[in-house]
Amino acid sequence: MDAQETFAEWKKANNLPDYLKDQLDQLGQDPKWVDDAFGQDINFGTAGMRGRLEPGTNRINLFTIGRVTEGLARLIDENGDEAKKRGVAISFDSRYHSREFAEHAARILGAHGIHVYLFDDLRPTPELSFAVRYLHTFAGINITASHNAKQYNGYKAYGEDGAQMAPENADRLFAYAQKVTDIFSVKAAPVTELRANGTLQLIGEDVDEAYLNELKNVNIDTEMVKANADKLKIIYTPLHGTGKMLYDRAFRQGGFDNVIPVPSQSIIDPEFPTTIKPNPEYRDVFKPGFELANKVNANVIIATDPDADRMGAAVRKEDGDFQVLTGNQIATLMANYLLEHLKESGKLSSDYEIVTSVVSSALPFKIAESYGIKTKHVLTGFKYIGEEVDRMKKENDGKFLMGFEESYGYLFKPFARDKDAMQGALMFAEVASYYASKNMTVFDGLKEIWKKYGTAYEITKAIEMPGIGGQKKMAALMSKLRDEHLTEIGNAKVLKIQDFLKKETIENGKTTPLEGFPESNVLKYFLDDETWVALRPSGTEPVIKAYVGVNKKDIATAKKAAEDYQAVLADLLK
Ligand SMILES: O=P([O-])(O)O[C@H]1O[C@H](COP(=O)(O)O)[C@@H](O)[C@H](O)[C@H]1O
Ligand SMILES: [Mg+2]
Repeated sequence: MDAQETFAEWKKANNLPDYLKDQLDQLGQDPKWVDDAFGQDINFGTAGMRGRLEPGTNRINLFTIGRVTEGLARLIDENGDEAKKRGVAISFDSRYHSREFAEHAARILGAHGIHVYLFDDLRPTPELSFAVRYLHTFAGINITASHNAKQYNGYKAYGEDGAQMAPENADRLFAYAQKVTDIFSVKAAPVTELRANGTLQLIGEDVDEAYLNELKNVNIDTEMVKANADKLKIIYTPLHGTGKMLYDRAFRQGGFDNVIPVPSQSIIDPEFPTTIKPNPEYRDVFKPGFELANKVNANVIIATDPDADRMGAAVRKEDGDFQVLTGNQIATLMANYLLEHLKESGKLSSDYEIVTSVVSSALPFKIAESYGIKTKHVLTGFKYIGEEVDRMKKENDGKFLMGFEESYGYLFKPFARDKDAMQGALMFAEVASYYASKNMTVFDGLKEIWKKYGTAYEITKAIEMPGIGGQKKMAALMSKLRDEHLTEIGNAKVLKIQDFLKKETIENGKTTPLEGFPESNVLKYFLDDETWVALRPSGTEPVIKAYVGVNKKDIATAKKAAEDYQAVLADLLK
């Protein structure tokens, strides 16, 4: 069926809610929109499905949520009664329709006789990851579009280990979903029936307590935190989302009594009215935080995104201004602190490992190597860090130090197997305590690290290429670059290229196999001035991402070099 035919089917469907019918009438006036919304089925990318809240097979709505949940239900059916009994844990965030989609998913699974644990209210993504492990469910679902703008929603699917579903099962789920021919008649059992027969069980405070109990183990030097409590004031913002549910108890039990929430951003609100996008990556989301910090004289602001898996921070510099840190810088500070502490307390062992994605900063690994611990690169997607935790558990009983991604994701204690902004917030607060105890700002701490290891500076740029046309453009650009084997980027020579799709390394004109990674459309270049650059189409947004990491003698030189390289990449991607 082509886009127009599918569109016509949707127009005819008699169980569309009014809001979808209205959108269909309005948006359907534009043939380009029809092509894009109905030209294909929405994809399962880096973190499940994500798209605009609109009608269409290439969008997020009751029917695409229904179809993919039917796919999951069939995958569970295939695994037999035991899997059905173990069931699925479901949570949701603060977005429009999130609760409705979560209940719809519960009803579809329920119609298959699959046990469902549904959170009674919104919860952080990492708590869902924890819940899957804690309740030994077969799978998990979280309805969220993370930090995307308010027009979006999405679907994160989890495997029994609590990590986002690995490609093998995700592909099976997706294939089953494709077999659903009539997406308007996927069977959903009534909630009352599922409650009466015990198939649908509500969860909440019980899981919160267990998760909070685990969060107690994240901080490593609680004595130091307590001793310096009066030296530190922290501003916290949940950006209108799920962090609100637990932050207060989490900080308090960690010994951080001086945490002040940003009132305007502590209102659970799908409009995310104080932000353009509720993404802790952007300076604008910190504005209300800056005001409050100046009023109460606080030096650190911590922000979590609406599903509380990303954590960002802004720290006051000596001149009084705030610096918004990147995810890479936050991870650098954390890795440095953890390693220093382990060494000082005589607990450092070469069995420790730190894991990150191939597009994240090289600096935490440089630090890790100087302490003699192991490092491991994986592809983008926290599920791959989750897989490494499992491997470590088998190999050396879990000497997992930390996992991180440039995209503001961190994990220390693997009771959750996705990036955990609650853990991140607690660890960052401890790092801030540590520098406060030395009468330093956090930014001073970063400068000290740069002095020792070189000033690493990274910029990620996301270049928008929307719609099916955008997908084609990205594919063509990547394949052109792949064939070109660039020998120079800017004024630097390319020493080595890693092609994660062809699984090849090209060095000195020689091609050798690149092992240890699944296939992925990523190109990474290593240059002769310690710079690395990488290009890949995002798996969560209609953008191509250009990553640059440099290491220079000071921040001004580093910033300029990174910006220059970004300009070169922007030209390559025209
Ligand atoms: O968006 P989030 O915070 O849910 O995070 C998701 O997407 C990020 C960006 O992926 P991509 O570069 O493919 O867009 C990934 O790093 C992360 O592992 C994944 O959970
Ligand atoms: Mg998120």
